[in-house]
Amino acid sequence: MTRFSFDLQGTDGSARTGVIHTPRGQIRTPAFMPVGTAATVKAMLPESVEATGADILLGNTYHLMLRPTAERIDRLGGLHRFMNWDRPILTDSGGFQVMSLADLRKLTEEGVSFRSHVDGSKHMLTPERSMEIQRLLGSDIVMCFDECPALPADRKRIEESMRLSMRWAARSREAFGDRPGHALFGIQQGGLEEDMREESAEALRAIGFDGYAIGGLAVGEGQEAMFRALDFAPAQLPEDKPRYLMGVGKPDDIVGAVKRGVDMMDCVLPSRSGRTGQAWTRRGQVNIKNARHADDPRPLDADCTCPACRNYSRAYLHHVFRAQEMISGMLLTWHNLHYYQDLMAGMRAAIAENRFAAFEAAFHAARAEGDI
Ligand SMILES: CC1(C)O[C@H]2[C@@H](O1)[C@@]1(COC(C)(C)O1)O[C@@H]2CNc1nc2cc3nc(N)[nH]c(=O)c3cc2[nH]1
Ligand SMILES: [Zn+2]
Repeated sequence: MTRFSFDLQGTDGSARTGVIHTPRGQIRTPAFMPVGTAATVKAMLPESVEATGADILLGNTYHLMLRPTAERIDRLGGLHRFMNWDRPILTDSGGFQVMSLADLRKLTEEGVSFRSHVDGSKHMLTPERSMEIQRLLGSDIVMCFDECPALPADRKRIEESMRLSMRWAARSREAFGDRPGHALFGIQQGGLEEDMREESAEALRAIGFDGYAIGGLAVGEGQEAMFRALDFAPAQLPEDKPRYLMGVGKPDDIVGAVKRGVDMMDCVLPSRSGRTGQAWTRRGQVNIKNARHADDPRPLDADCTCPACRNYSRAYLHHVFRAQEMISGMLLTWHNLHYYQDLMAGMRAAIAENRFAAFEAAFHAARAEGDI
């Protein structure tokens, strides 16, 4: 049985490339994880997600515990069987989603009680319950149960929240137990404060995890503040384990994060924006609903090999978006996820060949401002 391991294969400045080995397959890093919140990457078949080059996708404890419940998914053979994805799955632990989506939340040392945003039913999440749910789902990479404070927040709030999350990290580790082939990732907190993130990193290192996430960011602080935190946070975490930046981001966020030593990321942006007519291309953003595309016979991105760019014109994509046809979300989501994976593959190769700086310069030079 392949156990979980990280093979760091190359570095270029702070940027790194490698492979995470899991029993369900390898994850090439830097890696981007499409978000499959409710056991589906919206508007995509699993085989389409695989075709984009994704090695791993993300699921959510919060959504799946409410509907259809983790117990039902377990009875049906686990999340991989349920959603027909046999490669690695990472599941977020629920705390962040409770704070951003649920109603009537009550936070105590024990955990968080809340009412479902689906049907108003009452629920409680604790480190122990989150570990049980993620075990029932069968996810390959389990996230600690943590609390992510909304920014801006004062230092006292950040400090109290981070220390609660570190106590919950210890409880998560204890409840996770010894599960060969499954990984548990700790989540660093501490807002934008270097000293608090150092304290958090030390606390997590003392407990010991298979990987370390940088939490508490991409919560509205903006790219400049996020990059300032990423100028120190990745290096505070163990060098021989994967570093996962949660919830990021736009293509230029991702390039900047990889440059600063991040190995894994996830974001709803490419799939969510695909459904709203927003395409991300090598030359910048295309808002397909814009009338300028109505007669344009050219593809979204002439350099892209995805089905949308190979077989359809901007005029067609404009038409089906305006007509609110389902194929619009399908094609734009596929394109966006393909573009994101293409960007990751380009960075992996650039790091391996020690030319990341040139890759980054070309990335920015190719991008026109505004809508193209
Ligand atoms: C709620 C939803 C769908 O998730 C997206 C998106 O909205 C939104 C809402 O506001 C913007 C910033 C624009 O992006 O924030 C999400 C992307 N940022 C993010 N995801 C995270 C997930 C996390 N999970 C855990 N367990 N712990 C964390 O600290 C954590 C931090 C995170 N930061
Ligand atoms: Zn394309």
